[in-house]
Amino acid sequence: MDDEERVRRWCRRVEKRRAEAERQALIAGGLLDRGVRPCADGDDLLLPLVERVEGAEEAMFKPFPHHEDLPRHELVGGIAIMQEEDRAGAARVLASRPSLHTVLFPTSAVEGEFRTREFLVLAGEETTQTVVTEHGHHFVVDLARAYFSARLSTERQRVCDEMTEGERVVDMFAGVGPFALTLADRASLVVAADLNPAAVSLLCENIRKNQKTNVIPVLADAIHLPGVFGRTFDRVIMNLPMESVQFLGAAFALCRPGGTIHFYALVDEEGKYLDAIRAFPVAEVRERRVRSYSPAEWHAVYEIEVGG
Ligand SMILES: C[S@@+](CC[C@H](N)C(=O)[O-])C[C@H]1O[C@@H](n2cnc3c(N)ncnc32)[C@H](O)[C@@H]1O
Repeated sequence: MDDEERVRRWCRRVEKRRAEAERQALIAGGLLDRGVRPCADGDDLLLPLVERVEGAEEAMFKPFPHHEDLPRHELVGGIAIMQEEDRAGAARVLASRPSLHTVLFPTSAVEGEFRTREFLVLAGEETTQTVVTEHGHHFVVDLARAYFSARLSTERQRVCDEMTEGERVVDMFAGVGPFALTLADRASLVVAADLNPAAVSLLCENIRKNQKTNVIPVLADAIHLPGVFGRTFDRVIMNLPMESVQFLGAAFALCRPGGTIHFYALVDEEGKYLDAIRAFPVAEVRERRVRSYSPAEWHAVYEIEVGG
């Protein structure tokens, strides 16, 4: 195959000895572009991505011939989510990987307080439930009943890596628990709250599945958490990107001075929430792009060190 047949992709550069673990993590996160072949560059392997992520670089890749003509889809565990209602394409997607059991098409946007969406089954088993493996954790998810996105898997691991052993963490909008269970690897205690009973039920299942004894599931509106737990946490996770700003007061009422709040938000300009954040006692705040959302918007995280 000559150079003209190669395609340009964003990719992640990893040392060859770490490549398989990283490849698995990218698959679990739905980020690996499986339509093209990873390629070697000296001691490194370049892993092709379905989208640009922090630290990614561009390179040219050879397409896998048999995946070339598959319709676009995103993988979440054993489920493929297609962007078009194409039953013939769905059958080919299903046949392309033995790990897939279902192909879905979303019939609504992500909506409502619970951030869920409706799906049509295009091929395979009539289910919206699957198991996602991410950095050694296993999450039972039900895409129609509770929010889950694999796209923050690298971010979850990054936050875990920056923690010190024994921290007390609260995840105010925990969903089925991907942040809570990842951070439980280093925390002494994680309080994981969600308003959606189906999410908390799956969270309980995931706590058992991952054999965690330091995660407390709470079915509650996060606004009430300070009244129960007080200002006792070293780290607060706020992943409700459209509305987190309304809960900043509650987050500051949960985080001890010197602790860190991770405030995720959907933004269309840098610095969008800095004024809202600085209305509270802040020692330092850093803003970072996590991933792109649309051509003009991205998920940002504000990492806030709480002042006295
Ligand atoms: C964007 S999802 C994030 C879930 C999870 N942190 C993750 O990364 O997959 C937001 C979650 O917040 C929950 N939620 C919405 N409003 C809430 C509130 N007032 N208090 C607690 N949870 C809430 C929703 O049910 C949903 O599961």
